[in-house]
Amino acid sequence: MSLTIRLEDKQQAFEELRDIKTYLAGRNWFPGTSGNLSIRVGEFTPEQFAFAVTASGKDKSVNTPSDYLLVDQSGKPIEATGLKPSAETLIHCEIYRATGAGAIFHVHTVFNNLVSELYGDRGSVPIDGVELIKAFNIWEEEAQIEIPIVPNYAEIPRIAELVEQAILPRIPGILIRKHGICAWGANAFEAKRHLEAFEFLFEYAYRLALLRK
Ligand SMILES: CSC[C@@H](O)[C@@H](O)C(=O)COP(=O)(O)O
Ligand SMILES: [Zn+2]
Repeated sequence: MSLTIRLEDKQQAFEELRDIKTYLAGRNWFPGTSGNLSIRVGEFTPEQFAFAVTASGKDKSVNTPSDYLLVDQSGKPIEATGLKPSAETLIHCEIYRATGAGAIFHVHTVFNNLVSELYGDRGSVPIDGVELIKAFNIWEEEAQIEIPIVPNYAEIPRIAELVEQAILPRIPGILIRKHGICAWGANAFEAKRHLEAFEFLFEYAYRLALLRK
């Protein structure tokens, strides 16, 4: 299989990334240039795939002609470009490889950082019977879920290495402790729904823990 990407597929992915970036920036979910987004493009096998990803260090609240680039399954640019892929591209590579997802969104918020620390030693955030769990396509009554947490390391390959073991089949997201969340889905629409549901549940978990104190 070759990694040739059709121009129209690349353009569509870049446009979708711009739309979701603009929306998430409106929610103030990219403070201080944090966060990164990607959408998979073309054919997928766990051994070979490509995705469009945000360039590193950009102000994600601004749209410019040089915000995205295409990379392969190892995070290397597949076209000549002066842009550097997100510093966290390897985490995206690992999630795509493990899940076959179509889009991955990573944001840093105060609530995702708070709950990742609150439940960091436990290794997961427990959520019990909240209606919005259904956003993950989990329909049982009073469902109980655990949202996994991995440690945050300065070396991204060390985080990427832990991601595969930590991913839970029903849960389309993973927290990096005192860092942020990566949420994914079959496409950008689904990844956005999952990301919003996670953030709702994190605020709920944080406030509930305070009320119970
Ligand atoms: C500027 S703080 C955030 C970064 O260290 C990183 O965690 C992040 O999410 C953004 O990195 P980037 O390389 O721009 O994709
Ligand atoms: Zn980050």
